Amino acid sequence: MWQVGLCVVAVVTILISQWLYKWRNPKSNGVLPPGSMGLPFIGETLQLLIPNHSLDLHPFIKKRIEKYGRVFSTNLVGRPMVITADPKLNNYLFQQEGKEVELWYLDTFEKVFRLEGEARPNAVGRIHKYLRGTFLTLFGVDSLRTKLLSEIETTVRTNIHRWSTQGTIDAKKEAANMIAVFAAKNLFGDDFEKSSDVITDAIAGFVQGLMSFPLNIPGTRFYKCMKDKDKLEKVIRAMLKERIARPEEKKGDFLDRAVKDLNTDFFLTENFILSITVGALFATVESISTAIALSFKLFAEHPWVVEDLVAEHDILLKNRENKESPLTWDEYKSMTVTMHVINEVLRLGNVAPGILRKTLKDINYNGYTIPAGWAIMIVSCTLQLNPNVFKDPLAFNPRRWKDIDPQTASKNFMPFGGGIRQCAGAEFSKAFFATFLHVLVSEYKWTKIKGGDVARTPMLQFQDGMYIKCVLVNLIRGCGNYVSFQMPMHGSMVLVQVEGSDEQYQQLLPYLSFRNTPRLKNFEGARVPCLFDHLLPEILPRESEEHFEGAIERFNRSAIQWILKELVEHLKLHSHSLTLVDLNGTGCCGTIRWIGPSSITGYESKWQFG
Ligand code: HEM
Repeated sequence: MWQVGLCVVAVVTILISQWLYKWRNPKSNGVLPPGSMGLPFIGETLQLLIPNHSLDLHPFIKKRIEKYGRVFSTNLVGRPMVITADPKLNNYLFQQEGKEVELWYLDTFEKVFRLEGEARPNAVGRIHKYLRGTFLTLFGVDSLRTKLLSEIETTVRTNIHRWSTQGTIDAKKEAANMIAVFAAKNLFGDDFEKSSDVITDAIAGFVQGLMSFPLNIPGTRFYKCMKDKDKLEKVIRAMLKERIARPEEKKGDFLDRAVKDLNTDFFLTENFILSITVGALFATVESISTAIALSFKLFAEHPWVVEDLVAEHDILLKNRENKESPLTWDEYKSMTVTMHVINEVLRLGNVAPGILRKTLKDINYNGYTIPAGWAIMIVSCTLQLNPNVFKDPLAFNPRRWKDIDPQTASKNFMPFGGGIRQCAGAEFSKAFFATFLHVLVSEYKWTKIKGGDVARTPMLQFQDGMYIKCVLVNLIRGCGNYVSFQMPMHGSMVLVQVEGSDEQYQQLLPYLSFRNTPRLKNFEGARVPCLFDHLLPEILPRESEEHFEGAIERFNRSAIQWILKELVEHLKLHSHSLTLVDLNGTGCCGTIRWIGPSSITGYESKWQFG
């Protein structure tokens, strides 16, 4: 009996060894690029999922490039794959869409987005052309110029203003909400304010779940991802049903078009429309919100970049004939510094860390063969971090773009991919980002409160969020009677609420806005724009550096007296209360409430620290 047992063990051992050999040495009609297939089933996935807390190339890729060269083999989430950081091969692959390669986004992704069946969006041809055309009509240059740019501006202004009234906010989450509502409106309806949390939470769940094994068992990341997707689909399916029932109610969004073409010779089915809509929402929300959150982190570390931006947007507004007119296409196109900032954020952010394809046939390159049916990950960000083109590549330096000519840029900077699948939302993303920066720097000040530590897994994420406080510095277009400034001694953010008529408030603006105020440079190590610069000479000569701390309260009192003086004497504002709220809790300023007398007699009026 024991002989039979021994034979079974021997056969099983031989089969396992053969299987292991095959796993490690996959079949190929030529020489495979060098590399390792890793462990059975999981390949080298775990190494790629280890968070990288820097903006540099993920060590998984960096180490293998050093070891094997720019083209290497691996196995990720159970798929044999070639990763290429070779610019020549990358460009070649971009041109081979539908011929030697086709779109592939992980087996997980395919299950989540149902990229299978009769109308696979990964195939190029009629359906791809149709979808691309539809996206470009909705989000492309013409739409931006005629309609979207001003809608973006309104959305951005409303959202940042809301942030400014909420104290500390997570910029990543709030930016995602803002974009989700905007994208949802253009994709499938206009009443998504209330469901924006469902959408953004579901999208955050996707991101966590996409790089996981497609095991639909409770407790797995993939399971949660599918549940999140179901939630989202439920919301959109309801919209779609409504639209199918009442096709005459046109909203000018993606669903309008899709319903028109439903079940026609475009083969659009309800499920296909759902998958595309969810996919588009994901593409829009995750990418732009990550870039915006990253910009807050980089701005906090490089305040001079914000000064460059402020200078550009000051000139833009100064040159505007009608101060109340919305941002125009020409103004957007004139934003050189802003575009440099956006390029630099995208260069370092590397929001789409790898572009995935599947080979349709064997591809021979440089003596190696990439077998048919293999996955390929095109990593173009190595170009974006190439020190020969981008000196000191990990430094955030938007000014470097002044010296980079368009030809060098097009060859070495591909955040939106290349070839016929190049991002259909590229211009929209840049316009959204630029408009966001325009409103932000010309009307608000912000401070980083906490978070901002990046983790690539390999998608760029902010593990502890990116928390900021945002305050309005200019009242523009009736956002409310608030104005904010930073107390110069300690950087405390202060919000001033002025009660009075709009007319009176308009009078105040030139006095209470940063824009018209000289800036205080490098004070206490920080560049704090200061409303009260002219008070400094009064205070500083009397206080030595060492006794500076003690001067703070006196300084604040003087500052407040100055405001009161301006309000009451100079602007002839009487009997208005003024509330100064310490927004970032440094406690130095507290809350001051002052009820002005009908005419001021010195500065011993009733005011107190709350
Ligand atoms: C910072 C923002 C964004 C980045 C970095 C980005 C990046 C990319 C990349 C690298 C691709 C190529 C994918 C491939 O070849 O497989 C792509 C494709 C695409 N993107 Fe974006 N994207 C962004 C924003 C958007 C937005 C806002 C939209 C929608 C309005 C969008 C819609 C699309 C679509 C529809 C495609 C597929 C194009 C095709 O297959 O022809 N993207 N994107």
